[in-house]
Amino acid sequence: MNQKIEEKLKFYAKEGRKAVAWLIDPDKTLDDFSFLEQVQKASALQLDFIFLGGSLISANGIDRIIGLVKKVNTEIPVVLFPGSLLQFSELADGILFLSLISGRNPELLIGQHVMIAPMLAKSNVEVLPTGYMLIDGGIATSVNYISQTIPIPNHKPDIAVATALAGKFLGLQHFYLDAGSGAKIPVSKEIISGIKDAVNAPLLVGGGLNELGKVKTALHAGADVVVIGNGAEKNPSLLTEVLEYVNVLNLSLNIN
Ligand SMILES: CC(C)=CCC/C(C)=C/CC/C(C)=C/CC/C(C)=C/COP(=O)(O)OP(=O)(O)O
Ligand SMILES: O=P(O)(O)OC[C@@H](O)CO
Ligand SMILES: [Mg+2]
Repeated sequence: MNQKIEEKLKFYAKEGRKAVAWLIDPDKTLDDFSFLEQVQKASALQLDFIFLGGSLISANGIDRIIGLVKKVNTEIPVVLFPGSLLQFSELADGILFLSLISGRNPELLIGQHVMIAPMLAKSNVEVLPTGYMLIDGGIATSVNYISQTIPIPNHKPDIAVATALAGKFLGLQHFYLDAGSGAKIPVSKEIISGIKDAVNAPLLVGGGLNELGKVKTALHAGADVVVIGNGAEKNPSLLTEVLEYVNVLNLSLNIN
């Protein structure tokens, strides 16, 4: 089984190297030329991952976007971050096989997974078993509504840690803490550090990271990968700023 992305994530978590994922919403890309320019710029600044997905996408343009990315860069892994099993593509390098462990919606805990497992078994797409935890970001988000689940309160690290530990004991290998796209308040540093200490596994953090200061807080609290979506859509220079900051940080740790 293909394990390149998992190895990379485990190496980052072990060495303390920080990584950046750019979340692209397939419904919201620019014209092809500007998009490719953005990809090239980000890859020159050592972008680590491209994530692709959304809570709800109106046209499945995923294959097309992966094709475009691969035309200019075959190094950056393209990882599916699916809102549902409809968002699958054989062309992706990996898939976050998300189980929404903060919620109690069986379809998103195990249901959709059963439906797509045979197809994944036949593909070359690397499967990344991921405990997906929705944390209250101070505003109702698309993921809240679409998943029909209640997020974990952002000021209750004990509940978040217990949830992540349960995921770890079930064998999940990665954890994604999400305040939801466009969150007003990102995942608290207490939740990030509490979970990092408890599970000792690669930690992805996203939702509302729309300023460098918020990204720094998440990284210093223990995030291994920060995910930037809306922030980059609204202000493309944010991605550049974050990548430059992370490069310097990794250099200072001598682990670039
Ligand atoms: C295992 C497979 C293949 C499917 C199930 C996947 C699960 C459990 C999904 C959890 C619930 C869910 C709807 C997640 C969506 C996460 C996501 C890609 C969010 C991106 O942001 P949007 O919520 O689309 O933000 P905007 O509203 O800003 O576009
Ligand atoms: O769009 P933003 O707020 O950056 O959030 C990214 C991602 O974590 C949402 O699921
Ligand atoms: Mg979206």
